[in-house]
Amino acid sequence: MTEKLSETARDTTLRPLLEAGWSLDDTRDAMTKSYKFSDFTEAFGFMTRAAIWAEKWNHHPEWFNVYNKVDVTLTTHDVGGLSALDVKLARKFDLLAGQG
Ligand SMILES: C[C@H](O)[C@H](O)[C@H]1CNC2=NC(N)=NC(=O)C2=N1
Repeated sequence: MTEKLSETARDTTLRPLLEAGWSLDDTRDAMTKSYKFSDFTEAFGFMTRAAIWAEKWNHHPEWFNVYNKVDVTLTTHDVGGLSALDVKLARKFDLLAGQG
């Protein structure tokens, strides 16, 4: 069963992501990042690759795309906050975006 990140886990696992451009949402226990690609095709290609991993891991982003930008929000709805699944998916998304 997925659980919310513990305080210790938050300190250790979120810090590198925050340093890599992720931000904690100030309205709920979630994290966000805006990716900017060279054009729409690159942005949508990222979303396609990311969607495959989200489906594989049964953990899905909340995201918005306009032209070459993709805004991503990650949180675990089942636990009402950030879990290890969000950390795992964030790391994967950064790799897929060429930021890993
Ligand atoms: C039933 C299914 O396992 C759940 O709805 C999964 C699907 N994808 C999910 N994605 C996210 N972000 N949070 C969840 O709690 C979640 N739960």
